[in-house]
Order: sequence, then C-alpha cells, then structure tokens
Amino acid sequence: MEQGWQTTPALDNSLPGGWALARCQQGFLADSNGVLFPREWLKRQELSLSAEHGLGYFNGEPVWLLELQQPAEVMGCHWQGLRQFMLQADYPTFRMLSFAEQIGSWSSQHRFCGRCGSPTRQVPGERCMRCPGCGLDSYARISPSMIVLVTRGDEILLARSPRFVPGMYSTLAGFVEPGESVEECVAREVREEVGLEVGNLQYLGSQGWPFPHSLMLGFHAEYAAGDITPQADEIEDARWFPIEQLPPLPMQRSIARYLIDLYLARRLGHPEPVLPR
Ligand SMILES: NC(=O)c1ccc[n+]([C@@H]2O[C@H](COP(=O)([O-])OP(=O)(O)OC[C@H]3O[C@@H](n4cnc5c(N)ncnc54)[C@H](O)[C@@H]3O)[C@@H](O)[C@H]2O)c1
Ligand SMILES: [Mg+2]
Ligand SMILES: [Zn+2]
Repeated sequence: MEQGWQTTPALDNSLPGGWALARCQQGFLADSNGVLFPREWLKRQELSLSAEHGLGYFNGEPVWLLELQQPAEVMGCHWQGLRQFMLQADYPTFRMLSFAEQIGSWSSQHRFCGRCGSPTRQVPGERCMRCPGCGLDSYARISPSMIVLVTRGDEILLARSPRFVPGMYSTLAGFVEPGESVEECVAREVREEVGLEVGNLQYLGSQGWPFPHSLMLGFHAEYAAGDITPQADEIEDARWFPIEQLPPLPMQRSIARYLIDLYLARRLGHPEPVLPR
C-alpha cells in the first residue's frame, strides 16, 4: 500500500464508500481526527453540495472532495483555511488539501460558461466542466511561475514583499507571461523587481503551490550586472546577505527555502537537502 498522497485520474462518483473532504470558501471541515471523514456518513449531513470530485488515494484509501456552497454546521467540527494547514499539517496532508483546494475552487468558479454564460456540467470520469450550449471545456487552471535564488559568491539576494510577515526575506518569484519561456521570465522578473541582470541559469526543481494555483519552477542564477533598485509597491526591500548572516527565511517545505538551503549546502560542503514531496 502506497503511503502518503497520490493523485489519480478522476475516481468514479458512483462508487460507494471511501473517504471525503468537505471544502467551501471558508476552508476545509476538520475535527480532532483531521480532515478525512467517511464519505457515506458525510453525505448524510446537511450540506449544500455543489460538486463531488474523486481526487486520489491517501495511505491507499480513495478520497473524494465534497465542494459546498456554504460552510455547514457539523457537530464537533470546525472550518479551517489552507494557510493554517500549510503551517500545521504533515506534508502529505498539505499536498492532498492543496490539490483539493485547487480542484474545488476551479469547479466553483466554472459553474457558468465563460464564453456564452450557460450553466456548465461536470464531465463524468474527467476533471472537466463542459458547456452544453457552446461546447467550451474548462480545466483546472495552473499558472507557471519562476522562483530564483540570485547569488554573488558568498552573498545571496533576498527581498521582502509588503505582504510578507515582518522580518522575513525570500527569493524572487513571478508569473510567466503568455508566449514567454521560463528563462525569459526569470530575466524579466529579476530586472523588474530589483533592476539586476543575471546569467548562468540552472533549473533545480519544481513545486505545485496552491496560493492560488502556481507551478513554481525553481532556478539558481548568478549576478551579472547592475545595482539593486527595488520595484515600487512590489518590493519593500532587497539586499545582498552574506551567507553567514541571513534574516528569517521562508518555511522549510517551500521551494524558496529549498533553493536557499541547497546553495548554502553546496557552498559550505554540507549534505544537500531534498525538495519535499
Ligand atoms: N512555494 C514558494 O516557495 C513560493 C515562494 C514565493 C512565491 N510563491 C508563489 O509564486 C507566485 C508568483 O509570485 P509573485 O506573487 O511574486 O508574482 P509576481 O511577481 O508576478 O507579482 C504578483 C502580481 O502579478 C499579477 N498576477 C496575479 N496572478 C497572476 C497570474 N496568474 N498571472 C499573471 N499575473 C498575475 C498580479 O498583479 C499580482 O499582484 C505566487 O503564486 C506566490 O504564491 C511561491
Ligand atoms: Mg514577484
Ligand atoms: Zn458556452
């Protein structure tokens, strides 16, 4: 039996049994045992069910998502947002909830066709919302984004967005524009956000990130030219930090942190970290 989380093709909604998550805009239903409830039991509660999606397997057991229009009152349970689970849950649970969040929000945001406005229908056996009026198919949205650690010998470039928790600095990130390669995106975002030129890009790995639906493509780049000029409104502060004097960093399971820890390990001859999965 495979441990942890495994995403599969859409499970058949007519199959009985299994486990279920309940989600609405307020987050996921949870009790002291966690977020998975016996599916048949959960469906007997008074829920404003708007869609059901078969997601995959957790510790070998099938899991469905019940997407609700409103947060239901279920005895002994509370609603909790994904950011809280990111901080508190084990990594397989966070991955399962990340996937469920993106499938749930996509299906609740595609109840009507974006082209002709007709109500859409879920295609059985697929994760697809189809318009019976004009035939438009809508799939879950994924937004490719680059994330890059820029270095200059024993110094690394870290920056702060005004949205960050106080004191924390991170690597630069940004969304890929249509028609652009990820490598072009790295160069453009670094130029826009801090006014520097970079070279010697190395791709280091990826991470699906559910805030809101990014696929993070992680790079290392070396400083090539320019002086730091932070972009107004987006970047509150950006600096070269000596590797032995780093500020508070992003959380351990983020690819931002992995890029930093990997560089430190290589520079200092320590064992290399692994990207969590
Ligand atoms: N996992 C990690 O370690 C990690 C670390 C940093 C950032 N991220 C993620 O990287 C992504 C991009 O980072 P950013 O916020 O600096 O992006 P960014 O530098 O491109 O700037 C954000 C701005 O881009 C625009 N935007 C929003 N959604 C967009 C989309 N889908 N496509 C194009 N433009 C869009 C908005 O104007 C927004 O204010 C975010 O999803 C963020 O959560 C992940
Ligand atoms: Mg950015
Ligand atoms: Zn349509």
